[in-house]
Amino acid sequence: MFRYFTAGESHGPSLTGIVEGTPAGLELSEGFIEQHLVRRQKGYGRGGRMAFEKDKAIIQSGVRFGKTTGAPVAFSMVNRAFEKDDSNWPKVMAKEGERGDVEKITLPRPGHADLVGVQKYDFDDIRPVIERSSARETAMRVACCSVARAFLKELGIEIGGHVIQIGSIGYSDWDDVRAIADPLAENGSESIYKEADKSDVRCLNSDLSHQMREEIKHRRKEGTSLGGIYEIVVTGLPAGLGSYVHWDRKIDGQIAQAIVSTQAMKGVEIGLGFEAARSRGHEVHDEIVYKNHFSRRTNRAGGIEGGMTTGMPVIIRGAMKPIPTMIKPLKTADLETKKEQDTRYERSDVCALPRAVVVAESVIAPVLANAILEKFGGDSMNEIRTRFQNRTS
Ligand SMILES: Cc1cc2nc3c(=O)[nH]c(=O)nc-3n(C[C@H](O)[C@H](O)[C@H](O)COP(=O)(O)O)c2cc1C
Ligand SMILES: C=C(O[C@@H]1CC(C(=O)O)=C[C@@H](OP(=O)(O)O)[C@H]1O)C(=O)O
Repeated sequence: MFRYFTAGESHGPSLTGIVEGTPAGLELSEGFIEQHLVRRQKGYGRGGRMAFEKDKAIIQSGVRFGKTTGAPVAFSMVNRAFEKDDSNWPKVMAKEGERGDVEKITLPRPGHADLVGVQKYDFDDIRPVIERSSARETAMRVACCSVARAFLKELGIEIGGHVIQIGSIGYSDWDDVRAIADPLAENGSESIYKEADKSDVRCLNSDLSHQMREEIKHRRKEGTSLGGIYEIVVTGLPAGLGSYVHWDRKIDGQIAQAIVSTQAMKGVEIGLGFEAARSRGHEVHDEIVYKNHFSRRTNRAGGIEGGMTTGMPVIIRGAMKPIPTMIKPLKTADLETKKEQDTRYERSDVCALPRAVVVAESVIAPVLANAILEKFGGDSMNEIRTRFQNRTS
């Protein structure tokens, strides 16, 4: 089973990751991981930090001659922010010594982890909360999850994603989404979800529309921030991953946990999702057909029924709230003086949807990889590949 841990502060010297449970014989290169790290750094709406970080995960263990050995894979990744020539971070983040003149942060930002973080850990300074709650951690999460992603790829399972809404700009009504989730819909806009056409999944990684960019530009000028919705599609999955027999084995539950454990994610939908709740049964349930094998006429369930994959593409949507750090202040109360004050701003993403897509694609990879390992088992890729290829469903 893939398990992973991340450590490191946003403005500390580096991030660390350990992935345990990787089968032996999986091809893994720093280059493969870097592709996803580079994608995570891009996207309209990003803040100043992403322009100078050059994320690269260095493999420290568990890989020999380009293949995993079955031992834990360890990664390190530097924070360029710490190293910059004019950086004050070595002093601010010092592991030892006196605080000296290092300023405390005492203005909690509404919407971030700041206030509850200091209350929970009994700090008089928000700095340690900022450092670890920051989505900087998702850089290492993407690196760790890329190991599971490489595993899935080797079995022909592809994950792709795209932004479908920025603030209120996107699909104007949910009928569009229903059409897209339905591979046999009559309006012809649904072909990107046809199973087994891998090039279609790649085309999901399109950039934001012109209107979405304009919206971000406009809201940036206003000094506010934006959230939105993205959609992730997984193709090539066999039927029967996960199980209906026990709550913690249901794969939809595990996927939801992976998504909502990511910073700023406030909702998950599978298939029609919330729209299913507003529709009649005949508009929701996928009719079953038999043509050489059992399948469904439509995929409104988003590839999951009864906590198990159906063998159709898995379709997941995630809702991200607007970024909490904003140029135009909100009211807050100072931790020391208890007086009302405006929040302070230094630097921030305005909208991180394009970057969040890559994080979401990544965090679901270990969930799916583990479901495959549970069903087909094995210690080496040869063993797993043979069992996977000889499957009956
Ligand atoms: C890719 C990504 C980038 C983010 N960038 C920022 C940012 O620049 N500034 C900020 O205040 N929050 C940012 N966030 C959101 C905060 O990390 C998040 O709101 C905070 O940790 C509180 O957690 P919660 O929103 O899940 O309650 C980002 C989140 C993600 C996924
Ligand atoms: C560093 C990353 O994202 C950071 C996430 C983040 C937050 O509060 O979540 C705040 C910002 O950090 P800073 O204040 O140093 O600019 C983002 O840049 C990253 O994604 O690699």
